[in-house]
Amino acid sequence: MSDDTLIAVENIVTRFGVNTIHDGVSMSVRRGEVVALIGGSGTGKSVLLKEMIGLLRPTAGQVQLFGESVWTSSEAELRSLRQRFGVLFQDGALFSSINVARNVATPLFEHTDLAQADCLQLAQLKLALAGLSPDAATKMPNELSGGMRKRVALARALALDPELLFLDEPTSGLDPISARAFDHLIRTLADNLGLTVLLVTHDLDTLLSIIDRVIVLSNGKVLGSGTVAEIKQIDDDWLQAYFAARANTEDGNGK
Ligand SMILES: Nc1ncnc2c1ncn2[C@@H]1O[C@H](COP(=O)(O)OP(=O)(O)OP(=O)(O)O)[C@@H](O)[C@H]1O
Repeated sequence: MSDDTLIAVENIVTRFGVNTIHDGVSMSVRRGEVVALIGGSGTGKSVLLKEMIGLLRPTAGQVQLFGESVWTSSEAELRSLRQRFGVLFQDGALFSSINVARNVATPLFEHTDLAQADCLQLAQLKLALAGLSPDAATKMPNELSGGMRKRVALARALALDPELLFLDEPTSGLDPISARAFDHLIRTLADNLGLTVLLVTHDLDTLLSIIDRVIVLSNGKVLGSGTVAEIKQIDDDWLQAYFAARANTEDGNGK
């Protein structure tokens, strides 16, 4: 593994009972890349993401983050590894009973020795980084729009200044304007903070606007990897239908 490989997935096999979801998945992401993982519904994108971040143990295979093996690490090693990456789950997963600032500060409360007031101050900075105004800090999650909730979750994922960010369907549930604004934010953060990003998405606009490389999962394996233009050339029914659906929308009901 070269020094600038931040994510290395080797020969992952995942079985749930008799169902084989992954049958030897290997892929890697280099420092500074913004990479999308795509594939049909049920191809195991979210499961693979959970395996990468140490939440779900694969049946076989290895995951290395920053050169450290996720699945042979001790709980203490995994805990320190977890401080080097941020995760944004599909639903944002905010704590509903505490305000926005406390939500964002939670990783700082848990992983640092900073005083509470300092954690809350840092949370304000992260909220600004995620494009939220200071008055959002005292709001409760249920007072926010879907787009704002995503930004709070992003601010929380950035709380510990991670080098690597995992995002599961970051634009799902957002209207097109908020979705594009969120895409833009992710790219800006990647460019300005040097973040490496791996995201799971169905959103073709995201692929076309902010992604350096796409990895396609199909039938339990990596079907291909490359720029959007490169993967468009792959002869695969699902991929062709995926791109055709977009072309149809742009042409106006496919005419
Ligand atoms: N804990 C689990 N136990 C059993 N089966 C599971 C579990 N988690 C996921 N699966 C199954 O694994 C398959 C892959 O799920 P996953 O959520 O990774 O798909 P996905 O590619 O992210 O799909 P989508 O694009 O629809 O979100 C599905 O068939 C799902 O039902």
